Amino acid sequence: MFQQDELVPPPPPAEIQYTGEYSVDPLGEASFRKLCGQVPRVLHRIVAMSWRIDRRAVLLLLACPVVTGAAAAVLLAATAGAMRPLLGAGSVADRLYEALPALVVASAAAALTRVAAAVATYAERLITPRLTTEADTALVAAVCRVEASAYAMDGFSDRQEAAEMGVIRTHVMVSDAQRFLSALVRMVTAAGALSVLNPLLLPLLLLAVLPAGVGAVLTARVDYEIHYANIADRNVRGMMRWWSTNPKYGDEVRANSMTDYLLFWHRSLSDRCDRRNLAAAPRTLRISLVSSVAAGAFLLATWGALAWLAATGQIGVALAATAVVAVQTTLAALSQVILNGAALFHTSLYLTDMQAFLDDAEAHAPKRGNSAIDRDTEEIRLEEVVYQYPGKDTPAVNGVSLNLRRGEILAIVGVNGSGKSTLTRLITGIYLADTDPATIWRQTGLVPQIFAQWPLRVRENVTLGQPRTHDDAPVWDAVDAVGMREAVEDLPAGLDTLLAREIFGGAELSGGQWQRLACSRALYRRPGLLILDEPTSQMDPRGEHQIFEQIKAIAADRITIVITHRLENTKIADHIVVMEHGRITEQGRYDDLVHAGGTFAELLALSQDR
Ligand SMILES: Nc1ncnc2c1ncn2[C@@H]1O[C@H](COP(=O)(O)OP(=O)(O)OP(=O)(O)O)[C@@H](O)[C@H]1O
Repeated sequence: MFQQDELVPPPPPAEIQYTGEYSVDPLGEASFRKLCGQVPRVLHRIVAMSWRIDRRAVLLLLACPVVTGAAAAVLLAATAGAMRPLLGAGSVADRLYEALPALVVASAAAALTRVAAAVATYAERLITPRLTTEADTALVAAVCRVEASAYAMDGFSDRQEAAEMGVIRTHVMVSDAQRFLSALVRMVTAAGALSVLNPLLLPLLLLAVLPAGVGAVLTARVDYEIHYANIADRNVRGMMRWWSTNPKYGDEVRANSMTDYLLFWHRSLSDRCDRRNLAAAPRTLRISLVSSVAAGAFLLATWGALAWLAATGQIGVALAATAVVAVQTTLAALSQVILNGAALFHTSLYLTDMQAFLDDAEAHAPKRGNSAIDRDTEEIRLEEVVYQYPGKDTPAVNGVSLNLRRGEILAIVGVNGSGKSTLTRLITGIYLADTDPATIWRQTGLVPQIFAQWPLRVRENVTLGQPRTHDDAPVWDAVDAVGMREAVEDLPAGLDTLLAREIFGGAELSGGQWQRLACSRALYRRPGLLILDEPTSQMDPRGEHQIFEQIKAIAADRITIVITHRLENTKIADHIVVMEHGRITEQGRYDDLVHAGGTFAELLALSQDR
């Protein structure tokens, strides 16, 4: 893949050795018996999940196996009834005539089995799409609702990736459960009939399918083990795939000749996953071979026993013929029980991951108390605030005290990594507060340093989070406030234009225009607390001037915080704080700080030294 003149291949992607709290392989801890015991629990969970979606379809689904079982019993009894005359004495026509009623009943039972199977498939189709949607929505909601700090938790995204597999598995789990139940009922019926014919045949038959069952469960274990080992690589590959193929980054990828390396990266991760899969192939082959040989030997013994019983006259020819049908039916049903049981077991592993993730996400949803913040907050006071990110040795914010008053503009400046953004996150209550965060967020407007470019229409890009009215006038006010009217009017459908170049009919904005839109979103909210983190970093001087004029014009009604590296912009602030290593090291008004000879003066001098 690399050009020939590049002799040294690039280093491969880092191997992620995940050793966190959640790195325990659930299979390593569960015994074979314990795992088999999970099947009833999984069935119960599937029924409960489906019940919430469509009770009638569930009842239909549960009724079908009963019908199938009854039909199988009738079929066997009718077969036995037909065998006696068919294998008896007399002309062929007489024997057929005598067997006719039993043959009609057998045909009707067979037809009923088919109808039950068709109805079961119909019921399953009523449930599955909605079940998948429910599971998918629950997962997305869980991730969106956790405390933002949960994203920094050990292995959060890997466990999310594992949970995604549970969602994918919902596509097949209802049909697996339905097939399992129906095969189980058929098996019990046929096995009952077989025991009546001769008690010796059933244990032999059970022995014949048991190896296949053990083989199927062991294979499912191997599959899950590989899935588990591949999670981290698949997760990284998925992220890299998104970044590599996203048209937004297409220019950067091409102009910096990243394509080859990104493809190499993608290929290396895929190869790594493939190697694990390939290494498992001989194991699954061994499992299949051993279980097939054992199953074949036991099956041979079953047929041998049947032949011996017939040869020694212990059962009649008619009974022996019925026993052949019963053995075939039981065998087919048993194999289905085993195969679908293994599939359910397989599903249970992924569902357990999904449930564990959902439970964990629920535990990390904001539960901070019910006190609400009044609208039009007059003052926010911070006293010796400290915040340390998980896994970090030093606090990002370290002993900060501040008074923010309504009507005032606070500017925060400082070098990269000094804790400015973290401080604003604390203030918006994203990370800390004893208050219901929704009541805080309702009053805040935030323009983050890295903002989302939503693939929505212009209108929703402005109103997202707060669609107040069907009236476009306030939307245009917000658009005007950031100087975007002309640009929006030039778009093919004005406010209705979809801002996603990738989608047919979509349009694209420039970086600065996107940033103006992010500002208009915050202004549209008319928040009591307005936080702008480098809000004009991509704007031309005219846009920047307009935004800061706007901030000044609306400052009287709110608490405003601006983070900026362009120190000239801090002239609009009533108070400026300079942060270093998480602490406030200087503060005052612009003119004071310019002459104070500290970090502010130094940074300002550097910005003017060209
Ligand atoms: N989500 C996070 N998880 C862990 N550490 C973080 C996270 N966000 C920031 N940090 C760390 O916290 C410290 C302060 O970061 P912060 O983003 O608050 O700095 P900043 O002053 O806003 O920097 P910049 O000027 O580059 O925007 C840095 O050391 C950074 O590595």
